[in-house]
Amino acid sequence: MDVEDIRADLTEVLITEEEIHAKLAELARRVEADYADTTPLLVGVLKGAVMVMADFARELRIHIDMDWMAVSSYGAGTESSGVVRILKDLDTDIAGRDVLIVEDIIDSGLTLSWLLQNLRSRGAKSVKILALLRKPESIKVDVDVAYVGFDIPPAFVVGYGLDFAERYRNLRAIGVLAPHVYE
Ligand SMILES: O=P(O)(O)OC[C@H]1O[C@H](OP(=O)(O)OP(=O)(O)O)[C@H](O)[C@@H]1O
Ligand code: HPA
Ligand SMILES: [Mg+2]
Repeated sequence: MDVEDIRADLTEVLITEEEIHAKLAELARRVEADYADTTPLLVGVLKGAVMVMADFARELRIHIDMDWMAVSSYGAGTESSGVVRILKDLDTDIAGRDVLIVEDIIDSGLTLSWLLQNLRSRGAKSVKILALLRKPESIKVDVDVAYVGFDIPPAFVVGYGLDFAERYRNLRAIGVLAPHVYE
């Protein structure tokens, strides 16, 4: 039987697996230096950030703690409402902790802007953001992102954790989905 290769659904690969890993290594060196005197708590935002978290955490040569949150801001629509609900909260008390939020993408910025406020209000010592991707032309609210992997155009992208209707998260590279897939 012929196996259907889901990579054929991309019109373009924007960022290869090798480029992702090189960038994560580069960011890891900066994070190691910035957190040399503390044990940061990395907070991965489910589900999109699973791949970034898994690979970035393994690049780090310092002690870290890891926790996860799941939030929803898109509801039934395709545009972020800005009203964020917590679907799974942290297991960790973050009062006095140095928190590093790990995200796959900052698109409108609404999810991260809300999350930043929420985690700061719990008395964390510091809260910073690492995002693999950012779409500068789509940003609606300014969010201070300490560590950015790549600035990309405002196209809908999938792969490496990013989904379209829950699919394509398992692609190794990040690419643009062919219009025939969703039209
Ligand atoms: O900057 P924004 O416009 O708020 O968009 C970015 C957020 O949207 C995606 O998550 P989504 O809510 O689709 O959930 P998922 O991670 O489970 O795919 C992505 O993983 C970010 O968390
Ligand atoms: O471009 C995107 N792709 C997948 N999920 C997303 N969530 C926000 N932006 C995107
Ligand atoms: Mg998504």
